Amino acid sequence: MTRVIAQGTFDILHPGHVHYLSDAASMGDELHVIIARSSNVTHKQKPILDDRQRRDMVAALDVVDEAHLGHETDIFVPIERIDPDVIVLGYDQHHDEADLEAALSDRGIDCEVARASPREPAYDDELLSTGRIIDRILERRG
Ligand SMILES: Cc1cc2nc3c(=O)[nH]c(=O)nc-3n(C[C@H](O)[C@H](O)[C@H](O)COP(=O)(O)O)c2cc1C
Ligand SMILES: Nc1ncnc2c1ncn2[C@@H]1O[C@H](COP(=O)(O)OP(=O)(O)OP(=O)(O)O)[C@@H](O)[C@H]1O
Repeated sequence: MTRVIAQGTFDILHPGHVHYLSDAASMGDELHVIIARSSNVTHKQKPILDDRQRRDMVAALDVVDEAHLGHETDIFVPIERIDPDVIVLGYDQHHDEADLEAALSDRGIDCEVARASPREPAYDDELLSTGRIIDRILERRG
Protein backbone atom coordinates (compact mmCIF):
# COMPACT_ATOMS: atom_id res chain seq x y z
CA MET A 1 0.00 0.00 0.00
CA THR A 2 1.64 3.26 -1.15
CA ARG A 3 0.41 6.46 0.52
CA VAL A 4 0.68 9.78 -1.32
CA ILE A 5 0.33 13.37 -0.05
CA ALA A 6 -0.68 16.37 -2.16
CA GLN A 7 -1.24 19.84 -0.67
CA GLY A 8 -2.37 23.33 -1.55
CA THR A 9 -4.92 26.07 -1.00
CA PHE A 10 -7.68 24.77 -3.36
CA ASP A 11 -9.80 27.92 -3.17
CA ILE A 12 -12.65 27.61 -5.73
CA LEU A 13 -11.97 24.28 -7.43
CA HIS A 14 -11.15 24.07 -11.15
CA PRO A 15 -9.87 21.40 -13.61
CA GLY A 16 -6.22 22.28 -12.87
CA HIS A 17 -6.78 21.13 -9.27
CA VAL A 18 -8.46 17.92 -10.46
CA HIS A 19 -5.51 17.28 -12.80
CA TYR A 20 -2.96 17.77 -9.98
CA LEU A 21 -4.85 15.49 -7.61
CA SER A 22 -5.41 12.80 -10.29
CA ASP A 23 -1.71 12.92 -11.18
CA ALA A 24 -0.78 12.59 -7.48
CA ALA A 25 -3.30 9.73 -7.01
CA SER A 26 -1.73 7.84 -9.92
CA MET A 27 1.60 7.79 -8.01
CA GLY A 28 0.27 5.48 -5.27
CA ASP A 29 -2.69 3.61 -3.81
CA GLU A 30 -4.11 6.11 -1.33
CA LEU A 31 -4.23 9.90 -1.73
CA HIS A 32 -4.23 12.23 1.29
CA VAL A 33 -4.56 15.96 0.68
CA ILE A 34 -3.45 18.64 3.15
CA ILE A 35 -5.39 21.90 2.86
CA ALA A 36 -3.35 25.03 3.63
CA ARG A 37 -4.75 27.06 6.52
CA SER A 38 -5.80 30.53 5.51
CA SER A 39 -3.51 31.89 8.24
CA ASN A 40 -0.54 30.31 6.41
CA VAL A 41 -1.39 31.58 2.93
CA THR A 42 1.00 34.53 2.86
CA HIS A 43 2.50 34.21 -0.64
CA LYS A 44 -0.70 35.43 -2.35
CA GLN A 45 -4.07 36.89 -1.43
CA LYS A 46 -5.98 35.06 1.29
CA PRO A 47 -8.51 32.46 0.09
CA ILE A 48 -12.16 33.50 -0.34
CA LEU A 49 -13.49 30.23 1.11
CA ASP A 50 -13.12 29.06 4.70
CA ASP A 51 -10.59 26.31 5.56
CA ARG A 52 -13.32 23.73 6.23
CA GLN A 53 -15.23 24.45 3.02
CA ARG A 54 -12.03 24.01 0.96
CA ARG A 55 -11.31 20.73 2.79
CA ASP A 56 -14.84 19.39 2.29
CA MET A 57 -14.85 20.14 -1.47
CA VAL A 58 -11.47 18.41 -1.96
CA ALA A 59 -12.66 15.45 0.14
CA ALA A 60 -15.66 15.05 -2.19
CA LEU A 61 -13.45 14.38 -5.25
CA ASP A 62 -13.31 10.75 -6.42
CA VAL A 63 -9.52 10.55 -6.59
CA VAL A 64 -9.11 11.75 -2.98
CA ASP A 65 -9.17 9.26 -0.12
CA GLU A 66 -8.86 11.79 2.72
CA ALA A 67 -8.56 15.57 2.97
CA HIS A 68 -7.00 17.04 6.11
CA LEU A 69 -6.85 20.59 7.40
CA GLY A 70 -3.22 21.64 7.60
CA HIS A 71 -1.49 22.36 10.90
CA GLU A 72 -1.42 26.00 12.03
CA THR A 73 2.30 26.18 12.80
CA ASP A 74 4.18 23.00 11.87
CA ILE A 75 3.71 21.51 8.40
CA PHE A 76 5.43 18.29 9.48
CA VAL A 77 2.77 17.33 12.03
CA PRO A 78 0.16 16.09 9.48
CA ILE A 79 2.93 14.43 7.45
CA GLU A 80 4.11 12.48 10.49
CA ARG A 81 0.52 11.39 11.18
CA ILE A 82 -0.19 10.31 7.57
CA ASP A 83 3.24 8.67 7.15
CA PRO A 84 3.40 8.94 3.32
CA ASP A 85 5.67 7.17 0.82
CA VAL A 86 5.55 10.10 -1.63
CA ILE A 87 4.82 13.83 -1.36
CA VAL A 88 3.77 15.29 -4.72
CA LEU A 89 4.34 19.01 -5.25
CA GLY A 90 2.21 20.96 -7.71
CA TYR A 91 3.87 21.87 -11.02
CA ASP A 92 4.19 25.56 -10.04
CA GLN A 93 4.65 25.34 -6.28
CA HIS A 94 7.57 27.36 -5.00
CA HIS A 95 8.89 24.64 -2.65
CA ASP A 96 12.28 23.18 -3.62
CA GLU A 97 12.32 19.37 -3.85
CA ALA A 98 15.84 18.96 -2.44
CA ASP A 99 15.19 21.36 0.49
CA LEU A 100 11.96 19.55 1.36
CA GLU A 101 13.67 16.14 1.15
CA ALA A 102 16.42 17.38 3.48
CA ALA A 103 13.89 18.80 5.98
CA LEU A 104 11.93 15.52 5.94
CA SER A 105 15.06 13.53 6.52
CA ASP A 106 16.06 15.85 9.45
CA ARG A 107 12.69 15.02 11.03
CA GLY A 108 13.29 11.29 10.47
CA ILE A 109 10.56 11.03 7.80
CA ASP A 110 11.52 8.62 5.04
CA CYS A 111 9.61 9.61 1.91
CA GLU A 112 10.18 10.67 -1.69
CA VAL A 113 9.31 14.05 -3.19
CA ALA A 114 7.86 14.16 -6.72
CA ARG A 115 6.46 16.91 -8.94
CA ALA A 116 3.08 16.82 -10.74
CA SER A 117 2.59 17.88 -14.36
CA PRO A 118 0.64 20.97 -15.50
CA ARG A 119 -2.73 20.84 -17.22
CA GLU A 120 -3.07 22.86 -20.39
CA PRO A 121 -6.50 24.25 -21.33
CA ALA A 122 -8.64 21.59 -23.06
CA TYR A 123 -10.57 24.27 -24.97
CA ASP A 124 -10.44 28.03 -25.52
CA ASP A 125 -11.19 29.95 -22.38
CA GLU A 126 -10.97 27.04 -19.93
CA LEU A 127 -9.99 28.77 -16.67
CA LEU A 128 -7.27 26.84 -14.84
CA SER A 129 -6.44 29.26 -12.06
CA THR A 130 -8.39 30.47 -9.03
CA GLY A 131 -6.94 33.95 -9.49
CA ARG A 132 -8.22 34.06 -13.06
CA ILE A 133 -11.69 32.87 -12.00
CA ILE A 134 -11.82 35.67 -9.43
CA ASP A 135 -10.65 38.22 -12.04
CA ARG A 136 -13.42 36.97 -14.36
CA ILE A 137 -16.04 37.35 -11.61
CA LEU A 138 -14.90 40.89 -10.88
CA GLU A 139 -14.89 41.74 -14.61
CA ARG A 140 -18.37 40.36 -15.25
CA ARG A 141 -20.16 40.98 -11.95
CA GLY A 142 -18.05 43.60 -10.18
C1 LIG B 1 4.71 19.01 2.26
C2 LIG B 1 3.90 20.21 2.62
C3 LIG B 1 3.06 20.17 3.72
C4 LIG B 1 2.30 21.29 4.05
N1 LIG B 1 1.52 21.25 5.17
C5 LIG B 1 0.83 22.35 5.54
C6 LIG B 1 0.08 22.38 6.75
O1 LIG B 1 0.04 21.44 7.53
N2 LIG B 1 -0.60 23.53 7.05
C7 LIG B 1 -0.60 24.61 6.24
O2 LIG B 1 -1.26 25.59 6.56
N3 LIG B 1 0.15 24.62 5.11
C8 LIG B 1 0.85 23.52 4.75
N4 LIG B 1 1.63 23.54 3.63
C9 LIG B 1 1.81 24.80 2.92
C10 LIG B 1 0.78 25.11 1.90
O3 LIG B 1 0.23 23.98 1.29
C11 LIG B 1 1.52 26.04 0.97
O4 LIG B 1 1.15 27.33 1.30
C12 LIG B 1 1.27 25.70 -0.44
O5 LIG B 1 2.49 25.83 -1.08
C13 LIG B 1 0.22 26.56 -1.09
O6 LIG B 1 0.35 26.30 -2.42
P1 LIG B 1 -0.61 26.87 -3.52
O7 LIG B 1 -0.30 28.36 -3.66
O8 LIG B 1 -0.15 26.09 -4.69
O9 LIG B 1 -2.00 26.60 -3.10
C14 LIG B 1 2.39 22.45 3.27
C15 LIG B 1 3.26 22.49 2.16
C16 LIG B 1 4.02 21.39 1.84
C17 LIG B 1 4.93 21.44 0.67
N1 LIG C 1 -3.55 24.28 -14.43
C1 LIG C 1 -3.04 23.52 -13.46
N2 LIG C 1 -2.42 22.36 -13.80
C2 LIG C 1 -1.90 21.55 -12.85
N3 LIG C 1 -1.92 21.82 -11.53
C3 LIG C 1 -2.52 22.94 -11.13
C4 LIG C 1 -3.12 23.86 -12.07
N4 LIG C 1 -3.64 24.89 -11.37
C5 LIG C 1 -3.38 24.65 -10.06
N5 LIG C 1 -2.71 23.47 -9.91
C6 LIG C 1 -2.18 22.90 -8.68
O1 LIG C 1 -3.17 22.82 -7.67
C7 LIG C 1 -2.56 23.07 -6.38
C8 LIG C 1 -3.32 24.09 -5.63
O2 LIG C 1 -3.28 25.27 -6.40
P1 LIG C 1 -3.83 26.63 -5.89
O3 LIG C 1 -4.83 26.38 -4.82
O4 LIG C 1 -2.71 27.56 -5.60
O5 LIG C 1 -4.65 27.09 -7.20
P2 LIG C 1 -4.32 28.13 -8.33
O6 LIG C 1 -5.44 28.08 -9.26
O7 LIG C 1 -2.92 27.87 -8.86
O8 LIG C 1 -4.38 29.51 -7.51
P3 LIG C 1 -3.97 30.99 -7.95
O9 LIG C 1 -4.61 31.25 -9.27
O10 LIG C 1 -4.55 31.80 -6.82
O11 LIG C 1 -2.47 30.99 -7.99
C9 LIG C 1 -1.12 23.49 -6.67
O12 LIG C 1 -0.29 22.40 -6.41
C10 LIG C 1 -1.10 23.82 -8.14
O13 LIG C 1 0.17 23.52 -8.71
